Amino acid sequence: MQRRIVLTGGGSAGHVTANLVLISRLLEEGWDIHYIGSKYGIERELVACLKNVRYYPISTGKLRRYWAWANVTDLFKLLLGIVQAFLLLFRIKPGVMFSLGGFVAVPVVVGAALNGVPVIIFEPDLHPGLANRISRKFAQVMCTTFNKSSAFDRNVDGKMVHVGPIVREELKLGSRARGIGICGFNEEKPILLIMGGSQGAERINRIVREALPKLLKGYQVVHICGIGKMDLSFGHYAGYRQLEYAREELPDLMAMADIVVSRAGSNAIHEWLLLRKPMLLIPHAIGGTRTGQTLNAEYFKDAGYAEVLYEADLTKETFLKAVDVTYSNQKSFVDAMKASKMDGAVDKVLTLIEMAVHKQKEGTGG
Ligand SMILES: CC(=O)N[C@H]1[C@@H](OP(=O)(O)OP(=O)(O)OC[C@H]2O[C@@H](n3ccc(=O)[nH]c3=O)[C@H](O)[C@@H]2O)O[C@H](CO)[C@@H](O)[C@@H]1O
Repeated sequence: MQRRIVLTGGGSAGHVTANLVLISRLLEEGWDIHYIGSKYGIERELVACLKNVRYYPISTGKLRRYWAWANVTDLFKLLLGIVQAFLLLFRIKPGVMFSLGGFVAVPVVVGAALNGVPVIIFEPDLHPGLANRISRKFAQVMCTTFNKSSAFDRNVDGKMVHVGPIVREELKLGSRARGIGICGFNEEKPILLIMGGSQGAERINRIVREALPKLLKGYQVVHICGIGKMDLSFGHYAGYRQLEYAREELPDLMAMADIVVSRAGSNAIHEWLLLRKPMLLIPHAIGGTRTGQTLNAEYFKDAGYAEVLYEADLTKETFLKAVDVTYSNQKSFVDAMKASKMDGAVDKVLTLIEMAVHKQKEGTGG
């Protein structure tokens, strides 16, 4: 009989990307795949178009750690999501459920656990997000990307299994020459790629634009600004190219870059690591406080892969200086990255999935 799995995860590309990699392997191995996501999140756009994967939208509410009136309505949306997920899982009857986190994942994880479906969760960041901290209580296993736990998160429940990063291998197929062609650049100056996370980053965009006249003296710059965040008044600068969001051209743009400036989302930084790109990381900060991205960035800095510039210190001057420091030290970053091992995560996750299904069958005498 065909093995059946339900996947979830969404809210931002970071909570979907690894699922796309996993889905292609699961399809190769003949699994029947069902995806539960939100009605309007990016996961719907990224997953609903896939052949042989059924997508089910449910109601979802945002989880906040502060008071807001929206918490009240979101609580009802969350409860409705749990009921919808419970009924869907009851009907689909998967052998296992796999979650990548994000707001939509919580009702699906709870719905699976209420149906007695084994749950495996995957944590992209060094320090688990709120959705995964809740989901972990209902899960049998939490796969981790980083090979250590954050100082706030020891493996007290014994559920953590280190698998490593799940990264899109096809990103390696990019071509520098094609990237240069797309952007209309040349080989005269080094090329800097700026990517502010899957939704762009207003603060980085602003500083880049302030620094642009000086920056362009030393570099050609391709700037992925985020949907609706391009500023066409900068269109006349030679050697500067803006994009809202990169899709099929992303591998070529990545291959073309000599160095990158990036947020410290887990998928993005592991993609730079895979491609051995010296990186200047500017971790996302909420009101100047440290976030999960700060911990990711500091881990990469300690490993010798990256330079870090904190948002609290971000000005035109510090930005220009940090770009130059990253460019001048590129050899030491590349040497450190060459020593990193990145393969095997998908195989390890698949083994855990098979083991969960097997254990469940044994437990039910199936
Ligand atoms: C603000 C916030 O909460 N961000 C979180 C979110 O980040 P975010 O959604 O930005 O996720 P990541 O940086 O991890 O991944 C972004 C993904 O989008 C892709 N991409 C990006 C831009 C583009 O134009 N085209 C494109 O394909 C990247 O190649 C990458 O695969 O999820 C990550 C994974 O849990 C977390 O580490 C981040 O902290």
